[in-house]
Amino acid sequence: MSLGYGSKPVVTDLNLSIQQGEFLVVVGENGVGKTTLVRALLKQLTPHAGEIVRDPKVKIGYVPQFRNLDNEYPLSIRDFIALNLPMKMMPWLTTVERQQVDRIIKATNLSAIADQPLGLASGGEKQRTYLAQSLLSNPNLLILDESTASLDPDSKIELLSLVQKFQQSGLTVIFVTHDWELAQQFGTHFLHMEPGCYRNGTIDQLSQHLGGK
Ligand SMILES: Nc1ncnc2c1ncn2[C@@H]1O[C@H](COP(=O)(O)OP(=O)(O)OP(=O)(O)O)[C@@H](O)[C@H]1O
Repeated sequence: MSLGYGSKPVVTDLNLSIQQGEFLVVVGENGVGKTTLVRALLKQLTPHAGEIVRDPKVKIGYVPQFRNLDNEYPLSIRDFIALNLPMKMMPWLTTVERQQVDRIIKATNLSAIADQPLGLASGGEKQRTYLAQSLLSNPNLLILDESTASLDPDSKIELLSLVQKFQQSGLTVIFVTHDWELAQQFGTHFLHMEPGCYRNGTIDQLSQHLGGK
């Protein structure tokens, strides 16, 4: 598959297959096309050549890079997460929806602060809120694009440990990062993107690949 913008090629001849339950880390220098690949996976970009073949049952959740919301952002963490419920006529939540939201709040360690304004949450809490919001629609493929980039080391580990728990129960994860250590700690597979050259394999092969460079 090849990707680009207008006549500008960005990714050329990438071949990759992702299996259910993998934690695929995508690493590579700035500008090599990691986000472009994510856009193509999200169907925001049509390949210049080749195709992306998806199992029709794939349902994607997406956690973007850190968004620094204003301190005065008024929605509570709970209400922000609930924004990912399907649109409906009634503005209030049903009992089942409330239980769904509560379950995901608990699973992402947000129970103690769920009714506080999201604007006042720490960076790590905000990222866990975005994670909870994306998980609310029960995706089976979760894409994290640099989602840990501006977090402190403990918050990075906390976020990825949560993601790993979901991955270990069958969620497929694609995690774009510049952090090789996190990649090796949490990934089961890797894709290393260099201009015109893409290598992928199991995470054990990543250290061999790096050693051989
Ligand atoms: N909308 C666009 N139109 C034209 N070129 C673009 C567009 N978006 C990105 N590019 C270019 O495509 C190339 C790849 O960008 P991309 O954001 O995919 O890289 P990346 O590997 O994610 O980089 P980083 O690690 O810095 O986020 C860059 O040269 C970038 O300038």
